[in-house]
Amino acid sequence: MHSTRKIKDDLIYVGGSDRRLSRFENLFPIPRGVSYNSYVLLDEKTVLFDTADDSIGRLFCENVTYALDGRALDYLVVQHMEPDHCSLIDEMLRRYPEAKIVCSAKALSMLAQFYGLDAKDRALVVAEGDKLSTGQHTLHFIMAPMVHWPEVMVTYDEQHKLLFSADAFGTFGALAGNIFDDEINFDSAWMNDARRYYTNIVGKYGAQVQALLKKAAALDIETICPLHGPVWRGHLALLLEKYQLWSTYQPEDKAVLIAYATLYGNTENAANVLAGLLAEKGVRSIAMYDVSETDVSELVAESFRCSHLVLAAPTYNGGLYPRMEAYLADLKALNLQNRTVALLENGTWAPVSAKHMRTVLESMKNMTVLEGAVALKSALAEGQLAALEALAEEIAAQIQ
Ligand SMILES: Cc1cc2nc3c(=O)[nH]c(=O)nc-3n(C[C@H](O)[C@H](O)[C@H](O)COP(=O)(O)O)c2cc1C
Repeated sequence: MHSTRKIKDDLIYVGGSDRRLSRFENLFPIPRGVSYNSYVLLDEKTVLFDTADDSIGRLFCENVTYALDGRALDYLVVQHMEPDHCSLIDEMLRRYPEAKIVCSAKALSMLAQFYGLDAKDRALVVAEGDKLSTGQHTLHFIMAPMVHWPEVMVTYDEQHKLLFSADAFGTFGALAGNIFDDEINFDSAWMNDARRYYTNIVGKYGAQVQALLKKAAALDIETICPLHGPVWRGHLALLLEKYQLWSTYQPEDKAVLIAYATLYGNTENAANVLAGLLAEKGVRSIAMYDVSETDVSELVAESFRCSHLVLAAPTYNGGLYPRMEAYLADLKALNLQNRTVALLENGTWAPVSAKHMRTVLESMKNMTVLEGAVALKSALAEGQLAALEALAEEIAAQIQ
């Protein structure tokens, strides 16, 4: 049975959610599931904006059939060629033989690569600034290369003042009936997933997101329809403010993230002592994670949120503890910038973990790595409390 919702009188949500998939891109845990959003516009011409993932194929097809209510499909706008939005394109082309695909030139070649579909004869290839009238509506196509992939474009509907934003402004998390941001408590229930989605999926491409935000600023936008997560119409300012911070790599909170690795608990103990000292000095926003216990996507998201990072790790086989190494590699790959970082190392015979962490951090942009590192020899010694105290003092002074 179909399950759709009206976005506007002539615009229908035809997507659906998957709560079975454990990892998005087979990488990022999604305990709250994920939605694959898709939209049907019923104008003089009918338009489907992107398809969905195979996993919701049956529901999606029923939804499109219901939304079209016996009409043919005239246009299928393909904004992003990632398979979670495209795996039902060939099904749509079979069901609606008259439908034309509207996409960028790059998307057309990806369609052939992924699905062996030669859609040249039924494609309307669009470029920056091209428009398409569907009757009452005029659609503007805006290229958004590398706002996830190179072929990405977004579509502005002039009449509804609505942006179909592809993966931009998307969020992990399944939808449960309430699909609008003003029907849910986004800040408390969804923000962490929004941040984790952005930082891990698009985090690397801050400059490209900035370019899209500049183009979007020139448009009068009242509603944003992304390909994942809630439809935005109530809290656009909140979302745009977050996107501005995330895409310029500015921290959201004056806060300390302590990420530690540990085998036997001694580095963890030092991290706990430091957290206590920070708290005594009045730092209230402290988040602490064991890098072996916390998924790296959470660590990345928290690193984008916090202004100060404390990285604490044992030496391992003459190098850095592997989970810490992987987390740091992700921060570098995702282009994190503008953070102050303190280091704490541990080692029983030849500690070198601080040196390794410093090397990675110094190869990143605009990272301030505090001088020196608290260096444990197996466990925190009484005489090292003063060094931890001084570190807590320095961080607290910067935060307050
Ligand atoms: C497989 C393995 C390799 C290690 N390699 C080194 C090393 O190269 N240099 C060193 O000083 N300590 C090395 N260590 C020791 C740990 O870094 C050290 O015991 C540290 O104190 C552990 O801190 P923790 O109590 O927080 O786990 C190694 C330990 C293990 C298990």
